[in-house]
Amino acid sequence: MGVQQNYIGGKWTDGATAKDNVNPSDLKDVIGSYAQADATGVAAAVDAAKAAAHGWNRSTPQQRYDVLEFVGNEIMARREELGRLLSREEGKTLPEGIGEATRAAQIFKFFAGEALRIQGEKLASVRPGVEVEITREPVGIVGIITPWNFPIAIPAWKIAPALAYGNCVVFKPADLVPGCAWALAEILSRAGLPEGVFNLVMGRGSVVGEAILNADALGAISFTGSVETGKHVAATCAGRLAKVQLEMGGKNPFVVLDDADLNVAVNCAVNSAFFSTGQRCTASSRLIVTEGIHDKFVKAMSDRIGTLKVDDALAEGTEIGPVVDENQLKQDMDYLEIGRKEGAKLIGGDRLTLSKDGYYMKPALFTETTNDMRINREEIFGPVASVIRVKDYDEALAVANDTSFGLSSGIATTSLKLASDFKRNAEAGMVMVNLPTAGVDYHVPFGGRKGSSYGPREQGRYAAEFYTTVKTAYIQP
Ligand SMILES: NC(=O)C1=CN([C@@H]2O[C@H](COP(=O)(O)OP(=O)(O)OC[C@H]3O[C@@H](n4cnc5c(N)ncnc54)[C@H](OP(=O)(O)O)[C@@H]3O)[C@@H](O)[C@H]2O)C=CC1
Ligand SMILES: O=C(O)CCC(=O)C(=O)O
Repeated sequence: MGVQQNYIGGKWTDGATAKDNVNPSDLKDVIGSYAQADATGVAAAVDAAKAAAHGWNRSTPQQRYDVLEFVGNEIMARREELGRLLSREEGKTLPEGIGEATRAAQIFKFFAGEALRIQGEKLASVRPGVEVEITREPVGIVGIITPWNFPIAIPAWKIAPALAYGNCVVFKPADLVPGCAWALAEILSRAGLPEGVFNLVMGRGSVVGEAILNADALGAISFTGSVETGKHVAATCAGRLAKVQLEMGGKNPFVVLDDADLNVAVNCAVNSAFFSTGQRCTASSRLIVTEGIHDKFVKAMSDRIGTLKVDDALAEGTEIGPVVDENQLKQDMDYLEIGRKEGAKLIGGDRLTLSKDGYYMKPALFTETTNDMRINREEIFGPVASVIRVKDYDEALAVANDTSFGLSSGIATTSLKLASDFKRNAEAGMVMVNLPTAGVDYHVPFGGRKGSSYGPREQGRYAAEFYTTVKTAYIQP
């Protein structure tokens, strides 16, 4: 297999250089070599999108439906193959990889339907005889910058609405996971889009990402990733008055009350904290537990950690795959050290040496922690969670909200009254009752508050807010 190229203006195009994509479960396994664009490649993609924008802005709902339905159907038919590629390059387990590919297919099919349902409003004017019409038009050309932890679902939930609402796209995937992005681009290249409507430019954030942020023709930028980069994206976009949508980190609380069903609480906590190797912005990293159930919960969590199977993402029975790369593994290990120095007790967290050389670690649970510790304030983004002991529900809610983030918030309880109170008062974009904080539906809004999100919501029909601009027309017939 040669170098997998970028897709610019309807043509497969060499990058300035190329880079190998390595399997984090097995460092000897090179998945492929992928083009790395430079600023010239981004400029070519922007020019191609500019040339295509007028035509695609005026495409019919049927044309958009046909493209998105084609992509959704093909991903669905190939979900096992694409899920395998995803798990091989990112490290989540094969069932998780196939699940994510399926979700990407469902997202494309959902937005195929949305293309047929773009709405406007017609109102009577306050002036006699005048009519007022409110319509939604495409923003124009959208720059899409995605992270490595959801290599096909996050690109899907940005690219599908962008196209459904009539925009052209310049897409930069995370440098660690070009395989799924390339496979998605290859499907899009056969979906019936006019050339230049969709463009793939793989390469580094510092080069390709920067060029996208600074391209005046891109009227909107949708970004998911770290808070630090997100702030830089927002500041750069503000400088040239481009629309911006950011999804960033979380320090999501999962509250366990005395009246909770212990099995439900432990299953939710293990899923949210450790599945997908904890590399989800919706992961529960703070387990806030009331006194009466604290010791039973810690014992049950500790027992479960002991049985979780950490192994090659593609091996049957693996429950936790590797960490995505060496930098992320170092970050996880550094935080384990920080937690120990802060006085927390650690269960698990060992670096594992398995038969294949990969970035493996045992899930880690800190106990005897307080909410002011760095491990409870900063996003770690690995299979690491802390237990924070609290006296009662009121303290649990206060601790849950005492964070600079506000993405997802969960509670395990059998009390309808307390569940309802938590649903109302949790300072988060998403609230889960007796469910994990991670793992969301594909047809409803996704996003948070405070330092987690900025700009209009993603997903569901709320995505129209970001990918369209409103026009008010006054008509005197
Ligand atoms: N909320 C979430 O879902 C995610 C959060 N994170 C958090 O971020 C930490 C670091 O992960 P990392 O992958 O480095 O996250 P980044 O925020 O750096 O990366 C996210 C995306 O932004 C790109 N990017 C990086 N720098 C720039 C720039 N200057 N201009 C434009 N685009 C840029 C990246 O490119 P490139 O791939 O080349 O770096 C990638 O495509 C993690 O440990 C975790 O805490 C990470 C991933 C997802
Ligand atoms: O939990 C989910 O389903 C989505 C998580 C996510 O989007 C993320 O981690 O970036």
